[in-house]
Amino acid sequence: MASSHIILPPDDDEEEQRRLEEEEDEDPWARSGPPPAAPEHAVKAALPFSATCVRISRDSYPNLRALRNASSVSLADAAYVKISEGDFGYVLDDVPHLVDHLPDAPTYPNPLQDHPAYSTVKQYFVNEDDTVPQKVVVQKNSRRGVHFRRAGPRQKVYFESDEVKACIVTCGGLCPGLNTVIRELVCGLAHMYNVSKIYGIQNGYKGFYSSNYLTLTPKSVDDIHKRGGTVLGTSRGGHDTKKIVDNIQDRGINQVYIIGGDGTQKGAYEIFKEIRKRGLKVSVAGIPKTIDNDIAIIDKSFGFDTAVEEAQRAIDSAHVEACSAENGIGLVKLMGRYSGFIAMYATLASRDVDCCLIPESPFYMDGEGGLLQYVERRLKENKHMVIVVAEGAGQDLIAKSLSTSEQQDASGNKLLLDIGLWLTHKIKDHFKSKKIEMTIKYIDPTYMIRAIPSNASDNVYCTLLAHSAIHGAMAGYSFTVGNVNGRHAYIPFYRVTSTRNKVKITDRMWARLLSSTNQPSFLSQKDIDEAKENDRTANKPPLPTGLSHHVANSFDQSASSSSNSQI
Ligand SMILES: Nc1ncnc2c1ncn2[C@@H]1O[C@H](COP(=O)(O)OP(=O)(O)O)[C@@H](O)[C@H]1O
Ligand SMILES: O=P(O)(O)OC[C@H]1O[C@](O)(COP(=O)(O)O)[C@@H](O)[C@@H]1O
Ligand SMILES: [Mg+2]
Repeated sequence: MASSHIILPPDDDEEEQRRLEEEEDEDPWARSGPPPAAPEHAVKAALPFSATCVRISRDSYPNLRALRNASSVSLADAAYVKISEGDFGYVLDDVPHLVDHLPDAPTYPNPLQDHPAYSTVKQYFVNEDDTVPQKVVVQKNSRRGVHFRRAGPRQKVYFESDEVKACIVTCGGLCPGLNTVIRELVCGLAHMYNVSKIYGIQNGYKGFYSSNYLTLTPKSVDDIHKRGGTVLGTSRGGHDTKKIVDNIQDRGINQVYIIGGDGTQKGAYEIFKEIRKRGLKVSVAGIPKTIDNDIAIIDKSFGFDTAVEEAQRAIDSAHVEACSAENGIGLVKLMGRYSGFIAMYATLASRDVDCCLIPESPFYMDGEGGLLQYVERRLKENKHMVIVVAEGAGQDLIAKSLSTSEQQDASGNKLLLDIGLWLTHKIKDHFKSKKIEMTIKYIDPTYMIRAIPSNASDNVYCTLLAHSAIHGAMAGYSFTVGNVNGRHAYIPFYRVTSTRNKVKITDRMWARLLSSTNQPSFLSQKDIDEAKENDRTANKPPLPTGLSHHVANSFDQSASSSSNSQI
């Protein structure tokens, strides 16, 4: 029989609170203490198995602080973690549900069962117990490991069609496919669930409280997928949880669809927590958007394929320019603030690239084995070369040489210095000092790539993501939706926001790249050791305390294969 562990914070205890405050006076988390937890009966009702809730003992409560330090799960997060255990090391990392705080919420038959388009589908509704494994490569004796709830339509929904008031918001930078997701959310809600009250929030999070809501209909969004950008507008900054939820509450919104990257999903989590604190009947559905493919757990983000494809055009141009000059160098900068996936995949796809530089792999310019020596060698051998650099690469080198101070955008993201321009000057200066003739052409297609409409495969992906988000929200869940090992799943917010997906330079994919470009790795033994150590720790998923040894083990084991970098 499967069993479950729900992590509940301890009962209120003034003395305990005082002790914590004294211990960690500077820690706002310690001061605020745990949020109200779902009552046990509500949590049990939401679980697929017969569950036992575990209230964390007073003794283990202080350990949560250590846990938070060690694994980035806050005590507040631990209160929302829903872990169920099954046989053979099976662990379900479940998403929150309306009944967690509204145990008597009524259910209704899913209107899809009468929909003519779906009536011929043999098994249209997903089984309530279906889950998707995080780890698919297993050994004979492996534990079954961490699973996520499978996305898809349920037999029962928690909203009647005419009760639904949905809103959609897009936040952060642009990405191909945003309009497709908006379109399919509107059309899916209208056509699958007969929802007619759908609103667009303008210009990101701040639009919740500072602009009029737009009315969206299938007609008004009919052809928006053919355009780049987002018809709703987007922005950075402006996340004021209280004001946002005040507006959701005042306007009677009960389904919130939030499209955005890691920062946006963190915001979605804050909104969800405030909604739950206020006891509102509202589902929050996050749809991860990131052209950089830096969101953890999911296989790939929408728009990524389009970006890689469009990058080919810039690389082709760089190659033509380089080949047409004596000692010609074509240098292309691609997006990738912290993760070099676009650069890596664009390089692997092109085969014309001689050197690819990404944020995850440190490099150096001068001396034996440095970039300048490699460029010189390549020009001697080939008379031309193409370099692809991700925008976040080599930032330490520029900062050192320009001694600039770090600046941030409205969302708190680090503002990057232009590595492409800096490399161009460095390479030019080097050859000038050696009196060697050369030409370098620097191409920066970053915003052009970001602004185009999504390609065919991304369009289909966006459609499926939107549908999965709708089914989950109608079924009363709050989650980030994503593809995990090819199947759509509902992933807890804390999971996707606590780590970032990065290229693992110790994986075979990066080795493939090095062997295809023939570039040196530029890594010292120290860099390699550090990368291995980072792999061991960085992708370790947050580990809530109060878990049995058995569950904790499953988390640990899934950590070693949790990166989606090796596609
Ligand atoms: N830690 C956070 N908590 C709440 N909101 C956040 C957080 N980080 C970012 N946001 C909000 O999310 C939105 C988008 O974030 P940003 O980092 O610019 O883009 P992305 O979501 O693409 O990463 C912004 O409106 C920002 O205020
Ligand atoms: O100029 P902007 O709009 O701040 O965007 C630049 C950033 O946006 C991105 O394209 C995507 O970042 P987000 O996912 O945070 O929106 C980054 O690669 C890039 O650094
Ligand atoms: Mg981001």
